[in-house]
Amino acid sequence: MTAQDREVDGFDDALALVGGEPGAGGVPDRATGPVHGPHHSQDQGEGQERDRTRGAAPGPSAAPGHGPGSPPTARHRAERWDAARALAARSAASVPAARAASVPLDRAVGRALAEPLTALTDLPSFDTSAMDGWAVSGPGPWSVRPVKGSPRKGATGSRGADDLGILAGHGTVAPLPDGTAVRIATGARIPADTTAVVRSEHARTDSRGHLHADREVIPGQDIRPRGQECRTGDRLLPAGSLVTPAVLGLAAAAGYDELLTVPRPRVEVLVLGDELLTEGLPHDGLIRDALGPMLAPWLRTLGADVIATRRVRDDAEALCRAVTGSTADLVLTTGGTAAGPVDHVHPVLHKTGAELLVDGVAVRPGHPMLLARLASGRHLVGLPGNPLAAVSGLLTLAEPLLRTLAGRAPRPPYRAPLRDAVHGHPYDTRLVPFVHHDEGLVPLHFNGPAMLRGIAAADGLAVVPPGGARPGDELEVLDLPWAASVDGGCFT
Ligand SMILES: Nc1nc2c(c(=O)[nH]1)N[C@H]1C(S)=C(S)[C@@H](COP(=O)(O)OP(=O)(O)OC[C@H]3O[C@@H](n4cnc5c(N)ncnc54)[C@H](O)[C@@H]3O)O[C@H]1N2
Ligand code: MOO
Repeated sequence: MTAQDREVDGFDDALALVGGEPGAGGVPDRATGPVHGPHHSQDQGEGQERDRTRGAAPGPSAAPGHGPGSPPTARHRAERWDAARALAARSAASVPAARAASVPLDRAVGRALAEPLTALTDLPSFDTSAMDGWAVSGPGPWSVRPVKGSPRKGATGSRGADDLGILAGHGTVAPLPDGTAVRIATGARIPADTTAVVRSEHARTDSRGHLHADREVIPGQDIRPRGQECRTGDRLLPAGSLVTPAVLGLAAAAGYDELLTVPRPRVEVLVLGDELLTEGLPHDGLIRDALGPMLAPWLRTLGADVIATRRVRDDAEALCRAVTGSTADLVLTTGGTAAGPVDHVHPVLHKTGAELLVDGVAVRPGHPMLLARLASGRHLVGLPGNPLAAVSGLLTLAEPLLRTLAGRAPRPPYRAPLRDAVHGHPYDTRLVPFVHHDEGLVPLHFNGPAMLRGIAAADGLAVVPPGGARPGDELEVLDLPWAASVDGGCFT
C-alpha cells in the first residue's frame, strides 16, 4: 500500500497500516452473509491493521508523532461526530415555527405537523356496528323488527327479512325493545338498548320471523363503542410528526380539513469539479459525476424539496455568485472543501461573511465536511467530494439540519448488535455501510471514501466508535430511508 492509498482511504499516514489493497472483498449476500475477498477482512476499504478487526482499541498512542492521549493538532477544529450532528440540528431551531402555515389536507403530505394533531371528534363518533348482521336486545331468540323507512330488498321472505335494516349513514334510529332484533350493516349506528351484534352468518330466521343465534352471544360483541379510538381533545400525534398518507387519513377521520404544517425546506445542490462528466465513460482524467444524480432524490427522502442541482466550475467567482444568489434554505455544495488549489468553498465562505458553525468533523470518511450560516441567514453544508465522504456529510450534517428546518421531531437513535468485528480509527468515529442480518449488523466491504459499491448494497451506516467494535457490541445505526426491512423489529 502506498502513502497515497492511505490518504485516499481517509486515514492519515501516522497510522501503522498493515493489510491488503483498499476495497478488497465482496458485498455480502443478504441471505448468506459476506462474500469474503482475497484478504478476508471486513472492511479493507479503509486500509487498516488486521489485528484491529478484533475490535481492540489501539488508542492514540498508536499514532506516532502525537503525544499519548492527544490527537493530532490538525484535528483541533474538528467537532466530535455526535456533537456535530447536535449542532447541525440546533443551528436552525428558530426557523420552523416562523414558517408554519395551514394547508388543505392534500397539500400537507410530506410536511411536518407544526402543532399536535388533536381529535376534533370522538372516534367512532357514535356506537357503530362492526359487522353486517343483526342488532339484538336481550337474550334470544329475538323477534325481527322491520326498520321504519329502511329501503326494501323485495316483497318475498318472512316478515322483516326483506328490509335492508339500518345502513351506514342513517340518522337517529329508534331504541331496540328487549327481545327484538333489526338488520344492521357494518358502520351503521347502533340503536340504543342494543346488547350485541350477531353476524349474519351466525344466525338464522325461522318461518315465524324469529332470529336464532347458532352460538353464544356475548354482550357488546361486534359493537365499536363511541370513543373507542379517541375522545374529542385527545392528542393523536405530537407536533413534529411527518404527515404521511396514514396521518392524512387519521386527520380526515378526526375531522380536519386543513393542517398547520411546516413547509419542506428548499435545497439547492451545487456540484463543483471541472473533472466531472455528466454522461458517458470516464476518459482523459475526467470522471462521472456520482453525486449530482444521487443527492436530489436522497434529499427528497430526507424531507427536502430540491429546487435545482447545478454544476459550478472550479472558479471562486462562479461559486461566490452561485452561493450568494441562491434563494434556497440550504445550499449543499459537493467537493472543494479541502485545501487544494481549486478548493474554493472555504475562501468563498470567508469572503461572503459566512459564519462557519462546523469546520471539519472527527468522522471517517468525510472529515472535511462543513456547516456554515451564510450572511443571508440561510445555511450551507459543504460535502467533501469523495462520494462516500459526501454521504457521510449528508447524514452527519444535512440530515439533522433538514430535520430541524422541516420542523420534524428528532429521531431517537437506535442501536443494533454487530455480527462481525469492525476496526476503528484511533480518534475518529467511522461510518461503515452494513446490511441487517438475523445475527446482527454485517459490515460491508468497499467502504473506502471514494467508493459507493458498499453503500449501494447497504441497509444503513453503522457508527463505529474510535477504536473499533467487537461482535455483539451494540452500535448506533443510521438506516437508509429505503432500507426495506429490519430484522429484529427495530421499528416496532
Ligand atoms: N492535504 C490534504 N488533502 C486532502 C485532505 C486533507 O486532509 N489534507 N482530505 C482528503 C479528504 S479526506 C477528502 S474527502 C477530500 C475532500 O476534498 P474536496 O471536498 O476538496 O473534494 P475534491 O477535491 O473536489 O474531490 C475529492 C475527490 O472526489 C472526487 N469527486 C468530487 N466530486 C465528485 C462527484 N460529484 N462525483 C464523483 N467524484 C467526485 C474528485 O474527483 C476527487 O477525486 O480531500 C482529500 N484531500
Ligand atoms: O477521505 Mo475523506 O475522509 O473521505 O472524507
